[in-house]
Amino acid sequence: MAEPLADDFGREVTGVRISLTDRCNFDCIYCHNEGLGDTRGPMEPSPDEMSADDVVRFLEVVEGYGVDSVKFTGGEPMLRQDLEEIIERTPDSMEVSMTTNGTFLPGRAEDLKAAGLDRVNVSQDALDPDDFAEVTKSGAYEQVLEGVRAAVDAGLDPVKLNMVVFTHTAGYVEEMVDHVAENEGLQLQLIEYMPELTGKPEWNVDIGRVHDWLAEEADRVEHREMHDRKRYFVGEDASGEGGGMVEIVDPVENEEFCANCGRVRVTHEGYLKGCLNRNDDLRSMGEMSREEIAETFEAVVENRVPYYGEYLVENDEGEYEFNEKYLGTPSTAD
Ligand SMILES: Nc1nc2c(ncn2[C@@H]2O[C@H](COP(=O)(O)OP(=O)(O)OP(=O)(O)O)[C@@H](O)[C@H]2O)c(=O)[nH]1
Ligand SMILES: C[S@@+](CC[C@H](N)C(=O)[O-])C[C@H]1O[C@@H](n2cnc3c(N)ncnc32)[C@H](O)[C@@H]1O
Ligand code: SF4
Ligand code: SF4
Repeated sequence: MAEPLADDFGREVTGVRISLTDRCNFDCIYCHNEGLGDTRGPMEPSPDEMSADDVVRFLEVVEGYGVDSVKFTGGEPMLRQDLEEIIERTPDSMEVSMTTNGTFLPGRAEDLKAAGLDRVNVSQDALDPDDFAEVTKSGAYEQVLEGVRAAVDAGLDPVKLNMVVFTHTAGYVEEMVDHVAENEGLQLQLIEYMPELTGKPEWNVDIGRVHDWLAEEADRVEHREMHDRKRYFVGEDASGEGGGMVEIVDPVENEEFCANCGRVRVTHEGYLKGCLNRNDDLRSMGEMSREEIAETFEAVVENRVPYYGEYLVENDEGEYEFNEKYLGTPSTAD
């Protein structure tokens, strides 16, 4: 396996996150859409989306740069009817995961597993259909629960439930923690609400309080290398068996998180992006020949910088402001 490329901050790029589409059948009120803009709009496939051939060629090229994991996301990645084909053709050396709203998993989870999908993250923000509908603007609550079951049954485990913690959902944290502790095959990711791309800072919930509460509840705590995320193990029996794992994803104003960020993003239109929160570092891969992909990937890695602590720096008042060095960085997105 090739040595991964490292950026100027010593961060090795070992993973890629590919947005297969920016379309979605939900309209979650908090959605950052991986920095791609609004998900609303026509549901039909758009000619701007990378073809299966493009996605596979990209993965084959970055495999040669030591990338060993790929996450398929969106928009809603399961709106792509060629998803199974893409996964089937993904290089065998890569761990393959997907983040989905879960609605299309019933009836498709087994095919995805057979195609080579290793595991899945399913967004589920509440344990009540009305609150779920208020957040997602969708009535598909039962379908999502069924999707989670289908994923567990198909062996796409661990199935991580993604819950965005903000004012509308904070009341469900405890119940969701119990839910994963009691149900085998499930884990929980509590995602700090990120206002950077979506505004509404008034929806923020102090994630430090969730850490404190979990530290009290947990039998043990681990650190994950990626993003330096904390993992809390709850509800284990005396021999350390059973129970559930809860991971906190807390990127907001978190320099440690950014210092341990080793993933490059790919937009549905075939642009590379060094950071979720930036839209001024997009680079087109053009016609997506192997040479163009390789050159663009090398350039993106070379230019990526931690968002908090470098692209944004703390001023004397303790507030983050743009580092002048990066203002006016030319984008090749046009
Ligand atoms: N700012 C920032 N947020 C991230 C990053 N990675 C994940 N997140 C947040 O966490 C959400 C859920 O991430 P997922 O797509 O489920 O994947 P993941 O948790 O990063 O990856 P796995 O745990 O390996 O499955 C993202 O949509 C973001 O809101 C990151 O690198 N930077
Ligand atoms: C953009 S969605 C794409 C994949 C799929 N449609 C889904 O919802 O799982 C990926 C993840 O981003 C999370 N997310 C979206 N907007 C967010 C925000 N403003 N803050 C934190 N997480 C957010 C969602 O909850 C979801 O788990
Ligand atoms: S399901 Fe995912 S992509 Fe769709 S609106 Fe919700 S968070 Fe955004
Ligand atoms: S550098 Fe960007 S993508 Fe990476 S963790 Fe920080 S905000 Fe997220």
